[in-house]
Amino acid sequence: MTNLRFNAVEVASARSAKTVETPSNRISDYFGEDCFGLPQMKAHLAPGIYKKVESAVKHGTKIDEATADAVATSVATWAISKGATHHTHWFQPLTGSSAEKHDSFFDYTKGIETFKGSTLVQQEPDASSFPNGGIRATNQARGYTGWDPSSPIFIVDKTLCIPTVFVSFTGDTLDYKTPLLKAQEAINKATIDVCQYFEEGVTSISASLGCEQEYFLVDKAFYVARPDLYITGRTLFGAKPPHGQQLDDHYFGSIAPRVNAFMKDFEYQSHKLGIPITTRHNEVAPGQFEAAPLYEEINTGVDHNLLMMDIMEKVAGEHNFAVLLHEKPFAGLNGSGKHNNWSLITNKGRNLFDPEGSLYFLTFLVNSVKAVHKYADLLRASIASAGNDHRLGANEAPPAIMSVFLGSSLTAFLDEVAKTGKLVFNEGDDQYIELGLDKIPGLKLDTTDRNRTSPFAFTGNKFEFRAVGSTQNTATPMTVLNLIVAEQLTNFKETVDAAIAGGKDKEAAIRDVLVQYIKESEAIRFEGDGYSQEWVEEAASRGLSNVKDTPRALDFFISKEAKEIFAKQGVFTEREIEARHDVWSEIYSTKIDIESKTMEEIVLNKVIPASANYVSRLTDSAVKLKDLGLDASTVITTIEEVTGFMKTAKEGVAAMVLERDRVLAIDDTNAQAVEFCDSIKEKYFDTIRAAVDRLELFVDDAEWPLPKYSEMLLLK
Ligand SMILES: NC(=O)CC[C@H](N)C(=O)O
Repeated sequence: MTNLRFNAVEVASARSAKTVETPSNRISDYFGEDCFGLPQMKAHLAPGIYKKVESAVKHGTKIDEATADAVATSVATWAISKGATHHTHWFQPLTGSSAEKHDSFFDYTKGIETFKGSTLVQQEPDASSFPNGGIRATNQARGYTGWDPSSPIFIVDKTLCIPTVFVSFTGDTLDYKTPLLKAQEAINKATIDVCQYFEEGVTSISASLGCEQEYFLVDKAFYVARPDLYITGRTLFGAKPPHGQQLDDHYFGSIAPRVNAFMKDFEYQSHKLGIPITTRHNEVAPGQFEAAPLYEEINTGVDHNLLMMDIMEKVAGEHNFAVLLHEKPFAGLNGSGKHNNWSLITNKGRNLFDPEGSLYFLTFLVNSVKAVHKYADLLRASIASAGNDHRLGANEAPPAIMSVFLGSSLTAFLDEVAKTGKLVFNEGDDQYIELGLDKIPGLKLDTTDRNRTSPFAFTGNKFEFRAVGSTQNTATPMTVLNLIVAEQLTNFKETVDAAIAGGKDKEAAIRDVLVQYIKESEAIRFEGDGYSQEWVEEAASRGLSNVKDTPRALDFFISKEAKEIFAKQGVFTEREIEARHDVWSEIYSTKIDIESKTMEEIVLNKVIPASANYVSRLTDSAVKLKDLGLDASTVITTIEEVTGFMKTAKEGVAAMVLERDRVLAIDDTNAQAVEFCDSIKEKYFDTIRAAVDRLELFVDDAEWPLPKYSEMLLLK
């Protein structure tokens, strides 16, 4: 086993960057060539057919059979001409990844390639084999996937992929996309209604999303030598490296050639699919990186993020890397987030969070802040996962307490409104930082600073939901965010309309309601250090929740209040959200169970044998020293220390295994998740790890079986 580690060091340090060729240096030459969205349909379809698809996308009208057949023929002709041999519905079950089942275009009864409209529109995967929270029993297997024409069709590896929703025979949603589409409808309607106060002609809204994706890369040779990495996605053990991120020397540093080649390659594959990645850089921790796209319409943005993660994993393999999308692959180092940049844009092109047109802008800003205040717990639930529990609250990731950061100017303004009860605008001049250097013009100040400890930060013309975890399908946080803002805007409209009906002037009515909201939601606004103990205490005194673990956070999904707004806005039925709560609790338990079993295996099969070998050599040496009449005390103390750590690790594992058997026998899904959290993870993981990490420092380096942090992170 020891060899595996040293082979890995040898293999990894000898590798060089792979050459990556793109057909052109201009991305515009191949951007989107493997996708078939609305612009491509416009070019390929008869105008009448295209109009019907466009209307389905924009207004949700039904696509008739003849239209579906025409689209199917056109998309199949395009795909086959590009070498595609198979087609699949591409959907997002509650597993967290995408799902696909490839069927060939070839119809052997006819001897030709065919693709029917009915196959484009609908297919029937087995619903009982996907997580469904008890909605479908094995004997009630029927589930349907249905084409989502609003997200572009694409080709990956000679397979035509059709983005679809996934529902059960009874019509219950079984995927991540359907609730997002429903929340989108809710936010569209609520936003359009409110826009009417300010301008005419707003007939549709696009919620937009740009996901910054953080990730780690490790050489494949190290990855296969670490069962914890390939089984759980994170290191369950690993002593702190002497050089971690203390020198801040990785962030924005020059990108290593092998990594750069990987980035070029996966960006090329993504660009062909129309995924607008624009930014790449080294992140804070050694071995950590980021890719960020330009914003897109939210449903496409979510699909593209999911697809991008899949591409990253595939392309990494070709470069002899493993990409780690886990929120905290390495303890003590920066974790990985998926910062969701979210905004609302009207059909007339106005970004509703652009601070122009003061009252218009302020209406959407204040309503968003109010929504986060009122439904903070639901937002917290939307980002809950076993992986994110490790990340939240450290290393530039936000804490588990939800709050909103607005920046000093807006904060001063809202504070003043709250204090005086009056909403008056003083248009300020642009602000500049005067550098006092003749050759460099003054730097223009943004309207907001950045606060990396904030879970929900206003960044000048959008909000950045920073608490989302890097592995997550971001449809859930985006569903919740759009839903709560929709609900808030609906209430706002009702209140303002009532005041107008009561004889109040429209603008005065809007101002009055906003003043009231600004006062009511003061508690959620926080500009300071989200990690400080003072904030924990202050947040508690402000009545904000601080729920640190997933099983308890998930409970917010099934609160009375949550169920009411899910139902009111048509996003989840009570049965659907109960089912999801079960699925997510079970996923949590399963993850902790797998981690605990992996720990057990590594301790028993690797750590104890390696340590015992070392002890045996030490013992020989002590005997020899004594035989020669020399001082053996240093060796003997080492033996005592090593065997002491071995004992802690071994006994910890034995106790954990017993406890695990008890927890595994618990019937109630949520009670079991709580027990996995408290009685397995919290009670044993850290103690066992601490002992093993000490052994890593003590045991002869030549015998230690697991690649060390420094090797995995610092070798390029
Ligand atoms: N530079 C950054 O933005 C760090 C963010 C941090 N990695 C997170 O987990 O969110």
